[in-house]
This record gives sequence, structure tokens and C-alpha cells, in this order.
Amino acid sequence: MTEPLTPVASPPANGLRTALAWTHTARFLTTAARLDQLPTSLLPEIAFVGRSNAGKSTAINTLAQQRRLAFASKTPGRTQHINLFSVGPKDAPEALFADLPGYGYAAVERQAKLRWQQVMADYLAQRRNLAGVVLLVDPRLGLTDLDQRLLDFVRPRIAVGEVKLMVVLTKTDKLNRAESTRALAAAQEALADHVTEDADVGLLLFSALKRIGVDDLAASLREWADDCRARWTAAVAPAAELAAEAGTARADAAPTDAADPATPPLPPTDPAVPQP
Ligand SMILES: Nc1nc2c(ncn2[C@@H]2O[C@H](COP(=O)(O)OP(=O)(O)OP(=O)(O)O)[C@@H](O)[C@H]2O)c(=O)[nH]1
Ligand SMILES: [Mg+2]
Repeated sequence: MTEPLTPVASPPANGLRTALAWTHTARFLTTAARLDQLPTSLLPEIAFVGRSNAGKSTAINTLAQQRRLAFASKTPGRTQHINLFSVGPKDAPEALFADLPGYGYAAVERQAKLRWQQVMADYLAQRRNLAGVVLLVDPRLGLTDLDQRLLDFVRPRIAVGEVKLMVVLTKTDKLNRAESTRALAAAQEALADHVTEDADVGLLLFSALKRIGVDDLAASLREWADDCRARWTAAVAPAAELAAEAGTARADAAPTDAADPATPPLPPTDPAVPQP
């Protein structure tokens, strides 16, 4: 039986504090204009996606408790690269956040739109260490066709639980209680298709301005990262034992994004190292 989609529940207060302390460690790692320019990483990566101006960069800044870590702006289309941030101890990062360019901004010329659509499609379908997608949605617009098309790129990975999904309704400071309730119900309905037995799909009311949902989002992202690392370690441990028994080295086994995306990534044994 498929569980109905309910808004995420808050974990205990001490868990929230440690999760926020964890997201506060976010720092810039690198930027890339194309998928093949992104460093291969063995760390769980969490992508922030959504329409232009939805509040992706602001959400990252709020989680990081920094004003200008990710470049937020009133002008839509500001983020034009994939920007990566590492999270966790400096000498042993535990996850990456990826701020992706927004879509749906009318003034972007057609060629640029098509190019970015391809980058996003490739990223969502092929990025091997992708652990979760945070889809930021302006509740006054709801989930649009573009949002659904974006989700379609990653739908098979969400359906089997390989990639988790959190839909964050942003700027709820602009809504009254009744509007928030309606927005939640509409999003639940729009997401119904993605809720399968194995999928991990969450829904959250959020405001960077009023700090609504910030703690809960931090807690979910931390849990995703921990869960992913544990799963990857468990998946690889038997293979590593066999390899050790057979005396084979595993140094050449690092995942690449060109490889079969269905194969689970290897566990993060090393911090993310940008590669040329
Ligand atoms: N009232 C309110 N405004 C917000 C909130 N979050 C973001 N904004 C504003 O929305 C605008 C867009 O925010 P960004 O974070 O730059 O949006 P983005 O999704 O990164 O946009 P692109 O980089 O163009 O894709 C800025 O003016 C933010 O100040 C919020 O929670 N409440
Ligand atoms: Mg941005």
C-alpha cells in the first residue's frame, strides 16, 4: 500500500540543532557550466531546483546562515551555472549541495533555454552521487508543467527510492493560513503520481524571511545524507570484501557520471576532490 503524502514532521529539538549546525558549515566548492565540468564525487549530493526566482539560492543561504554564499537576486535567471557547496567538517565533508539554474524565465533566449534544459536533464538522470532533489515551488504558482517536466527527468530514480524528493513551498510569508492550507493540498495532489512504495517524497512550507521550515529542511537533508552514506557503504562492503579476498585493488572503481546511472555509487571514502 502506498502511504498518502503528508507534510514532513519535525524531529526532536536536539536533532534539529545538530542538523542546523551541519548546514551552517556549507561553503563554496566549485562552479560548472556543463555536467562534464562537475567534479566526480563520492559524497551524497542534494540538488536545489525550481523555476527562476523560486528562492533556491536564498534557501541555501538561509540553511548556511550566510547572506551571500549562493547568489540570490530579484532579477530572475541569476544563477546560470551549477554551483556546488560542501557540507560537514572541512577535512572530511559529508555531503554536497548543488544550486542549479532556474527555468521558466521568459527573457532567456531559446538556444540558451534548450542548452540548459539538456544540462538539467543529464544532471538529474546521470549524476551518480545524486541523493536528493529539493524542488522549490512558489505556492502562488503551484507545481507548473515545467516543474513536472523537470521531475520527469528524475522520476525513475525517485520511484525506486534511489533519489529522494522534497518539495518546498517557498515565500509562505506572503500567504495567510487558508492560502497555505490550499497550497499544501494542491501540491499533494500534484505529487500523487510520484508517491510509490519505495519513493521518499516530502512536502514542506518554507519561508526564508520568517524562518519557517528551515529547521525541518535542514533535518531532512542531514538525514538524507546520513542514510545515503549508510546505504552506499552497505552496498559496497560485500564487494570490497570479495575484492580484498581476491587481492584486487578498487582504486579504479570511482564512479563517473557517464557510467550506468542505475548502478549505485560507491560509498564516500574520501572527501570530494575537484578533478580537472
Ligand atoms: N518574501 C520572501 N521572498 C523571498 C523568499 N525567498 C526568496 N525570496 C526572494 O525571491 C527572489 C529570488 O530569490 P533567489 O533565491 O535569487 O531565487 P532563485 O530561485 O535562486 O532564482 P534563479 O537563480 O534566478 O533561478 C529574491 O528577491 C529573494 O529575496 C522568502 O522566503 N520570502
Ligand atoms: Mg539562484
